[in-house]
This record gives sequence, structure tokens and C-alpha cells, in this order.
Amino acid sequence: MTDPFLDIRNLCLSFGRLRALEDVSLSVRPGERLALLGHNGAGKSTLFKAVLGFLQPSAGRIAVTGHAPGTDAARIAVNYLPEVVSFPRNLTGREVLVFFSGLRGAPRAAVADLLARVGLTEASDRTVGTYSKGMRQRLGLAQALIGAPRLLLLDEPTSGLDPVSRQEFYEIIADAAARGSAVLLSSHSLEEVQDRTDRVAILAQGKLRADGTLAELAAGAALPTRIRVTAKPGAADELHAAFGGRRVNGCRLELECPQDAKLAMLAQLGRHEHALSDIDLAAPGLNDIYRHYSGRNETEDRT
Ligand SMILES: Nc1ncnc2c1ncn2[C@@H]1O[C@H](COP(=O)(O)OP(=O)(O)OP(=O)(O)O)[C@@H](O)[C@H]1O
Repeated sequence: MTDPFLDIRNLCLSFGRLRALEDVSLSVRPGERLALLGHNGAGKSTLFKAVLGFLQPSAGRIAVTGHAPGTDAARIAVNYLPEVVSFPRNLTGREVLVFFSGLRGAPRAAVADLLARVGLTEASDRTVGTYSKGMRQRLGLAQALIGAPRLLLLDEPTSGLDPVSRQEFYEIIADAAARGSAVLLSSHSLEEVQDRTDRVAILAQGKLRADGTLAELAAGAALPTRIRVTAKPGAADELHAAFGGRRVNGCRLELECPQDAKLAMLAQLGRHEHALSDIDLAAPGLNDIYRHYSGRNETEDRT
């Protein structure tokens, strides 16, 4: 297996008495996209800043392509898209990329290709001040792609983008990974990153609660299946006495059972067919999985 471009081991980082990161270990390999999820204040930006060498860990180790953050070798290997991008409003998109290419020592000749990759060719000679938020974000991504960095750090890259722009953004990120970059991106939404990243890591209060594929996270959470039962008029008491569960209203009952006990439960319910009007099965959803690991509801974090 190839060495990771980003390797974090037992990282701890504090602000005074606040432990922003506690014993966090994770790695991202070439061509891999890892989504770092967590609610506001979970420690995502702090982790990014530590990888960039802007913040010093109190313990643990970070290696960017084998080099310590902040060294020249690590700086060349990594590029970053901050949560809020801002460029001089009176420069054109092309001028911005030429400027940043100069800073990174990347060839000017690659700017046209970068503009094409993010779909800004036609707008390339307009000033940034005339760009929409989505266009500025694309320019930010093009800036992050300058010099084909081995490690791409994207801090909530799609916040504020509409669904179509979001999808296009993830396609560009997939293309960067296909070209060999390791991608670490942060997000608040498991729903958004499913099918668009290879693995998901969940941070909560500075601790890493999960790291794996969505299927692994779902299996690890071992969440129950919910069975919603609607009783025939007057039969809810009988079903409640037989199965327990939560009474939702006069005729509905909500039961939970482990995934592997689902069929047995349905068979048992079948024995009370005379009392049943309907049965509805709900497998655990992404929100349930996220809440299990983070202790929070995904939708709460977007507010
Ligand atoms: N410079 C700082 N000084 C003191 N505390 C800080 C500093 N930067 C971050 N923190 C604290 O560290 C914790 C983690 O913050 P961080 O910005 O990493 O969270 P986040 O997961 O990126 O949140 P968000 O999703 O809101 O961007 C928070 O409690 C925050 O208040």
C-alpha cells in the first residue's frame, strides 16, 4: 500500500485550557478523498491549521508527504481552500491565478487549463468583483489546484453553493483525486459527502469518533430498524401489550429491533394480523448515523 500523503498520529492541541483536539489519528492516501465531519466547534479548522503549520500541537505528530508541517517540503506538497475565500476585486480571475502561480513557482502556462477545469474560461478576463459566490468559490478551488498539490485541504468548500454548483465542485475534486492528490475536506453534512468521498471521519468535541466508509460506519453504529405499526380501530392496546414500543397516537405504535431480528419481529407481528392495519419499516438513515457518532442531529449543525 502506498504511503499516506497526510499522516496524523495522536494529535493533541489546546487553546489555554480548551482541548480543541484530543488524540486524533487519521491518514489520507494518494487518490483518496476523506470527509471530515463535525458540528460547529468540533475542531475541523483547528486540525487544518495544524496541518498547514499555523498552529503547534501540544502532542502527537503530523507528516505531510513525510515532512513536518510548515517546512518548505510540506508547504510545497499542500494547498488549502479556506472556508471564506477573498481575492482582490479589481483583478481578473486569470490575473489572480497568474499571481498565485508565481507565489507557488508553478508555470503560468497552466493557468488556462486550471480555468477550464473549474469552468471559468469564459469569465477569466472579468474582474473578481463581478463574480457570483459560486464563481469566487470555483476560483478558490482553481487556486488550491495550482501546482497539482499532493495534499488538498478544503475547508467546507461547498458552503453556500447551490446543489448544481455543489455537484460540479465534487466532480472537480474527484478529478483532482483521480490525478493522484489526497483530499481532506470538511463538511457539516453526511448526506452531502455520501457517494462523493471515499471515507468519512467524524470529530466531536475534538475527539475522533469514527473513521471509515459509510457502510463501515453504519455497521459499527448497529442502529436498530424502526417498525411503525398502525393498528385497526380499537386494537392498539392489544399490540402495545404484546410488543411494547412507543405509542405515537391512538392507533400507531413505534417499535425498534436489531437489524438481524427484523424478520423474526415481522413474523411475530404476523400472528396479530387481525389487529394490524399497516406496517412500515424504516432502516437507519444518514442523520441517525451522524447523530450516533457526533451526539448531534445533522440538521442542527446547519443552523
Ligand atoms: N485561536 C483560538 N483561540 C481560542 N480558541 C479557539 C481558537 N480557534 C479555535 N478555538 C476553539 O477551538 C474549538 C474548535 O474550533 P474549530 O474552529 O476548529 O471548529 P470547527 O469544527 O472548524 O467549527 P466550524 O464548523 O464552526 O467551522 C472551538 O471551541 C473554538 O472556539
